[in-house]
Order: sequence, then C-alpha cells, then structure tokens
Amino acid sequence: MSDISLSSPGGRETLILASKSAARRAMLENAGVPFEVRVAGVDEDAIKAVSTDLDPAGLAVRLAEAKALAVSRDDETAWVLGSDQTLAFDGGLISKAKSLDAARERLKSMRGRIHHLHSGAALAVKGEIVWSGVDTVEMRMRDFSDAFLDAYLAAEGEALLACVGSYRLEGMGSQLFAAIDGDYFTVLGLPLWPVLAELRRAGVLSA
Ligand SMILES: Nc1nc2c(ncn2[C@@H]2O[C@H](COP(=O)(O)OP(=O)(O)OP(=O)(O)O)[C@@H](O)[C@H]2O)c(=O)[nH]1
Repeated sequence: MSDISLSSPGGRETLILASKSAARRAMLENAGVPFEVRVAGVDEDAIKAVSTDLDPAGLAVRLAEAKALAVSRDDETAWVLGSDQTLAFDGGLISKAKSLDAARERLKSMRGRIHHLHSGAALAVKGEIVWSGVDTVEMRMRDFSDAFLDAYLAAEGEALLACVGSYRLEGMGSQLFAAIDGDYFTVLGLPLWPVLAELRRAGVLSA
C-alpha cells in the first residue's frame, strides 16, 4: 500500500489511515484531508471470537479501535484513524463473500429485506484511544430479479468481494435498493461527519 503524504496546511499533526479500504481512502482524499495509509495487521476473527458480548455496532467500534491502536503503537507522533464496518442481517453478522458465487447467494438472501450497516471509527495517539464513534444505516434492499443480479455481478466483478455486503452503493449498486435510511458515507464504510468534527476539534484539520 503506497503512503500518501499530502502537505498538511499550517504544519498540522500527521494523520494515518489504518485501513486498506479503497472507499475510506477515497472519502478522505475527496474531503481534502491530508493523510498517509498504513494498514493495520489486526486478526479480526480473533477479536470477534472474544467479543460475543458486543452488538454489531459495538463490535465495529472495538475492531476500529484495535486497528487504530495497532498502528499508533508503532508511531509516537501521528493521529491514527482506524475503522470497521459490520453488517447485521437476520439476527446475525454477515462477513465478506469469498467468491462471486457466494456473493450471489448472499445478495439473493438479502433481497426484499432489511439489513443494517454499522461503521465504527476510532482515533489513537501514542498507543491510546482518544475518540471513537459509530453510525448505522438501514438498508432496504428491493426484490431484484435473478437477471438483474447476474448483470450486476458481471458488471462489478471481484471488486464486490472487498465489500462487506457484496455490493457497492455507488454506481449500479444503487439499483439494488428501494431506499436507505442513514448516511451515504457510513454505507461506504466511514462515519465521515463525526470523524471530520473530531479531527477539527483536535486541531488535525483547520476549523
Ligand atoms: N466502495 C464501497 N465500499 C463499501 C461499501 N459497503 C462496504 N464497503 C467496504 O466494505 C469494507 C468493509 O470491510 P472492513 O473490514 O470494515 O474494512 P476492510 O476493507 O477490510 O479494510 P481494513 O480497514 O483494513 O480492515 C470496507 O472497505 C468498506 O469501505 C459500498 O457501498 N461501497
């Protein structure tokens, strides 16, 4: 993963995004936020296994905090942003599909029904969590046809396997939904508004 070091206005603190997520990176880039990328090598499955006491939103925060801490412990100066997204459906948690066939079955099971996306974020400095937050969106998937689903999978391909719900809301993916109730950026994987507000409060971004 290449580092992105954009010149920070006024020599502000360095922000590191501890995520391999292309969507998270694009959201910050498009918002004009100077940052570097350093992927956090966190064993998410191990954390999930000991977090059965948490609801999906709480798990998203815990995973976001783990990613932020993993990078922050190695960098004594930067502000580190970690993030994680969980998908709650039918009383359980859905994780990324391993193949397009699995994605097809996943999307068939969710069509015509509601699921929720929880996007958690955390900021860490010097190995300590200084802020965390989470936002949730209700996703109302329409009962699309098999023909539409096949066309969607063919159009989007393996890029969908990087997305927790096996879809991307942007582009053709918007046709999978009747409506969403919540914030677009939260769907893409980051509770952008509270993250930007905290970065301004902390002086990482100018007010
Ligand atoms: N472009 C796009 N990405 C989405 C959408 N919904 C979910 N995602 C992505 O699905 C991924 C959720 O997986 P996570 O485990 O939170 O993050 P990750 O991509 O594995 O990256 P790390 O932060 O390094 O763990 C994130 O990259 C989200 O950006 C969407 O509608 N559009």
